[in-house]
Amino acid sequence: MTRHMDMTHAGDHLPKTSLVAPRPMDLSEKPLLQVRSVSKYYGRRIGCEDVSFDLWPGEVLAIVGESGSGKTTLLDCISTRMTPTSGMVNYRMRDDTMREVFRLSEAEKRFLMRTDWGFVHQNPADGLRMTVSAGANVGERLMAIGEQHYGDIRQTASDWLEQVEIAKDRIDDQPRAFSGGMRQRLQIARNLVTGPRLVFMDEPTGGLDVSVQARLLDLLRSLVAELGLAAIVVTHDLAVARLLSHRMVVMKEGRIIETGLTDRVLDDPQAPYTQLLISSILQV
Ligand SMILES: Nc1ncnc2c1ncn2[C@@H]1O[C@H](COP(=O)(O)OP(=O)(O)OP(=O)(O)O)[C@@H](O)[C@H]1O
Repeated sequence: MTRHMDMTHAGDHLPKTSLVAPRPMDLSEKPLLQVRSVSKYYGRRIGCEDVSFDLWPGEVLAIVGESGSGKTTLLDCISTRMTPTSGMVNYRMRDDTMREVFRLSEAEKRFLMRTDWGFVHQNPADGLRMTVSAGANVGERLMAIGEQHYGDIRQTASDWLEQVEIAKDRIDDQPRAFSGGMRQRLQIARNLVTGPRLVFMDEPTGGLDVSVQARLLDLLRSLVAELGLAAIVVTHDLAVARLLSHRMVVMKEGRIIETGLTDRVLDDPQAPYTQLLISSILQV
């Protein structure tokens, strides 16, 4: 994914103001995720360095920055797809205990991956099985957590296809017969069917036509709000950050150089680098 920051322009089809109002933060609530001093080095090259932040239940955090700034490395480290060189990631499990994710047993990690976490890849083919039906792609996640009744699984899969605006009569079609936008919506359904509390998204609208991006963003925004999902969204597109996220982290050369409520960062950037990034990309 080497791409420069651009504003070509999912947001052009949508209002220019943030539609996800910053959630009134309940300070008595406990963080869902704590990232502490996470660093990843590829040999002597910095992937990300000394990154720390908290994520709250129901909060959407965007990680932005130019190509090579370390966004994907950080996302992969937090989601355990990659092991950081140093640092700690703690997650609040469903039983309310805070656990260090790299110390979980394989079974616990699998449980997280299959139920409580979702991962939406930029390329739907990385998150779908392209040669099984759309219904099976969704149903499979249910079977993985013990659902056995075929009729129930098919019904739930069908309901989810409807939720992501895929016609029910496409349930037996394989995703390779779907358009890019449909595939991405199917990937979202597959991730959300188990009721996760945290979804990682890596450039979820990247590689799609502008009008398709706008529709997908709209869908993502309403699903995240309706389901009260927490999400970490990596994007090079500030319009996506504006539309989806409550809070933003700006990265440069592997480090966080600015963080704050999305509207504040975009409307009143403090760090000179963020100012440059926003002014060079123009109006968000
Ligand atoms: N597998 C790897 N081996 C060596 N260096 C890597 C590897 N993956 C990433 N890097 C380096 O780590 C740094 C951060 O890369 P990363 O892909 O995380 O950035 P990014 O912000 O996600 O970029 P993009 O938007 O282009 O995907 C870059 O200098 C990159 O060259």
